[in-house]
Amino acid sequence: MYSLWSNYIYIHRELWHYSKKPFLFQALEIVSQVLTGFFGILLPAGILLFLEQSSGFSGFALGTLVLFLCYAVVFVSHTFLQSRNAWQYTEFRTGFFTRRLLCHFMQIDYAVLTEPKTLQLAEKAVGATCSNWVGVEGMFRYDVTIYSSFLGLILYAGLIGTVHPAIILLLLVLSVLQFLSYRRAASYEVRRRDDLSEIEVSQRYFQKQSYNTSAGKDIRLYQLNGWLDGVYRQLNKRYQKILFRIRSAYFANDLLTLTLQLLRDGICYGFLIYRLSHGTMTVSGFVLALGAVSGFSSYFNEITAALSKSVLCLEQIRWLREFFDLPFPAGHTLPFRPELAEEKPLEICFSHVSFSHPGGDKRILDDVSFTLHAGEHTALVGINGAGKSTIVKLICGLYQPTEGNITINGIPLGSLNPAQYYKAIAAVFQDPFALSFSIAENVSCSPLEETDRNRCREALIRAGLWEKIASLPQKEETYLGKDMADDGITLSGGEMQKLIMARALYKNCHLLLLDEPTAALDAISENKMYETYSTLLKNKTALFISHRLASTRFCDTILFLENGKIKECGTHDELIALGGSYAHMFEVQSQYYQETEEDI
Ligand SMILES: Nc1ncnc2c1ncn2[C@@H]1O[C@H](COP(=O)(O)OP(=O)(O)OP(=O)(O)O)[C@@H](O)[C@H]1O
Repeated sequence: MYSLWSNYIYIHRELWHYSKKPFLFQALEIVSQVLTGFFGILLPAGILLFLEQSSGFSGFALGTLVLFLCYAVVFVSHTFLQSRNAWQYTEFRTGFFTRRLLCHFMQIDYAVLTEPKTLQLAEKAVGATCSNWVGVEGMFRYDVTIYSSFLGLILYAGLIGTVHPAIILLLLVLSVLQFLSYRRAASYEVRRRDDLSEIEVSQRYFQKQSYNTSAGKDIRLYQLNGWLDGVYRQLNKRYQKILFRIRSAYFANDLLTLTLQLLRDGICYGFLIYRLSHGTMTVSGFVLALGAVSGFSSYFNEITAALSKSVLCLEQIRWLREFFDLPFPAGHTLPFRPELAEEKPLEICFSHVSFSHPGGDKRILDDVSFTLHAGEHTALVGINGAGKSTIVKLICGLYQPTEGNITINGIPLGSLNPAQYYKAIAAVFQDPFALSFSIAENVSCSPLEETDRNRCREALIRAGLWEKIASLPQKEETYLGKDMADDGITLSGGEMQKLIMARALYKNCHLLLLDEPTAALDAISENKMYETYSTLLKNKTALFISHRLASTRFCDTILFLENGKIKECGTHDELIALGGSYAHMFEVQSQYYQETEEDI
């Protein structure tokens, strides 16, 4: 989709917008690099020239001293610019692109985020910003080599041309052959780069799983280590095989390059020696021309290598651009709608909503219509995989319906700015998520200085977690996990769920979505939690998903979902009287609880 040239323009334009200084310092580094190389060959030739001119010791000493001083100034400037610029490129990579990647990743549309190819693309894009000599930073570093080698080639070709113009022609022909050979090897590498990247993505996945502490239990218990190691070795074998082929292509190129270099140097040196031995050239001129030939040769090697490496960098920049093209949620640029900001509970209406995952032909939801009335509590029940969490994600605007409409207080969900909508809703998902920050920050979802401490404590009390937090020396300022603080604590699964509920209570918004929020709670905590919710959420709209049907007695309406369709809808008593799937499920659960109570 993006050509190499457009990637080149893109990355330089981004740097230009970020800062203009690097361009000036890069130009200075290029000039200083050429001058450093030039003084390297000028010094011996200059000393010989001063000797040849026999202008006395003082003339010789003064000339040599001036030459050395110039060389020292150029060399020191070059060393300074080299390290200054290296820091500058790293700063641009980490301070701009790495941050932009992170921010983009956290904002792209959720449905796009969950597509497998997104993660692969993200891995590749991260690869373009992960070290000094690849992608973004590599491009600028190779820029210096390419431009300084190019200038050096012109300078040395000019010097050689003063000896005999035919030598330039010879150098050009041999260099073009050398370049074509290098390009053949390099384009083979570019062709295989996608294969290598795919293996790298899989390898990184296995590495992450090996270091993943939450996978640690299963890895040990089911002794997955041998299997994972075997898969990693297989991947590595495939990787090495491709690398071997790439190296072989470069080796063939190296052999041809060596032959061409020998030919070039042999002819040039032979010609120069001939001129020297016939007295048509001074010794100093001979040394200068000799240096220019070998300088030309090494610049040519550098430029061909840098060109092919920069092509790889540009390919990686393409991945970065493709990643940045992944869209934000539709509507993120829409203006805020004042009517939604009013202090009133929300009414959610699903009208003939169907949903399939992108690329999937299965309808997860099929022509679903229902209303979550403002201020009412609704329970959504159904067997595993019925589509309950999908409904929650649709209400959250994380997925868009494939067909049908969802309205919030009569406003189409698609016409709302997600940032505004998210201020009005709170959700507790099945898999609790908390950051390695303080407990208070995890409850308020904002920095400590912006957290309302009283509200935070109140939410923790309501969620049934305060007793535990109050017993900690730093109370709600205690950190979770050890990533950010050595004395951070670990919460149990149930405690974590209570923490997430405290977060939803702290937000105090008009719509609460609870996707199995009590699955990890003990029976007493679960009962207490539902009682808390039914009091706290009075006059607020709430949707509960729970497999424990005892919890549905707190709700005004129950929706029974089966195979992506609302099969039954009514109050608990109405559905029991109906004697359908809900009544059957309730009966099975009641029997189980009765039997358990009798056993006790
Ligand atoms: N990203 C995805 N891509 C494709 N299919 C998916 C994806 N996520 C979920 N599904 C499928 O969608 C169906 C409904 O999933 P959903 O999580 O909504 O069910 P659920 O009723 O909440 O189940 P449970 O009670 O087990 O939580 C399942 O069959 C699941 O396999």
